[in-house]
Amino acid sequence: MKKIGIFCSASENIDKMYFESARQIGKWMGESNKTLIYGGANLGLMECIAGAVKEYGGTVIGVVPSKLEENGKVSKCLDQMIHTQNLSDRKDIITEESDILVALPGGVGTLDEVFHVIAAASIGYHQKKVIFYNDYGFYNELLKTLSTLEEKGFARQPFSSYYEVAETLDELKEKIK
Ligand SMILES: Nc1ncnc2c1ncn2[C@@H]1O[C@H](COP(=O)(O)O)[C@@H](O)[C@H]1O
Repeated sequence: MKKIGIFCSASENIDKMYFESARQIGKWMGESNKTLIYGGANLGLMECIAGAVKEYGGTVIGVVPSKLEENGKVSKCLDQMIHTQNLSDRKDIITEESDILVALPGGVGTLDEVFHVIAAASIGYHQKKVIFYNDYGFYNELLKTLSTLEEKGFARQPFSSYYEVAETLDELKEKIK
């Protein structure tokens, strides 16, 4: 798969180990000539992975809501910018433009994006999967909660239809290819 949608933290106040992991993923994407589709902000892990993709020869597409532009938070790493009105159409466009979606560690913005994609898949809008990159066990508790929902019958299909988990960069590479 070539076009990888990435959801990840816009925060600078997180442990540097997460930045190192984001950089490694971006380096691999650049070296393998992948295209990054993401929210286009110059913040946190978002800027880190975009910088690495660009540095190592990949393409960077930012899907940027007008509010982000007004606030001057647009990354200088973008090869292409897609303008959106708001966060909702940004999520739809990132989903449409990507072959697969990956969730790196993030906060409510990342979770909002992940659940938007999974919820849309669950009612048949698309068949794209999310991969949780479970760096340092970041998503363990969320994954446990999702398993509980499934066990109790709150999933229409097995959740494995909608998401997978990569524990390491090698596993992530294998799932994306
Ligand atoms: N204010 C924001 N700036 C950039 N990106 C944002 C913002 N709010 C949501 N996003 C999207 O969600 C995640 C980052 O949010 P976190 O709460 O830090 O996880 C990112 O994928 C953006 O596309």
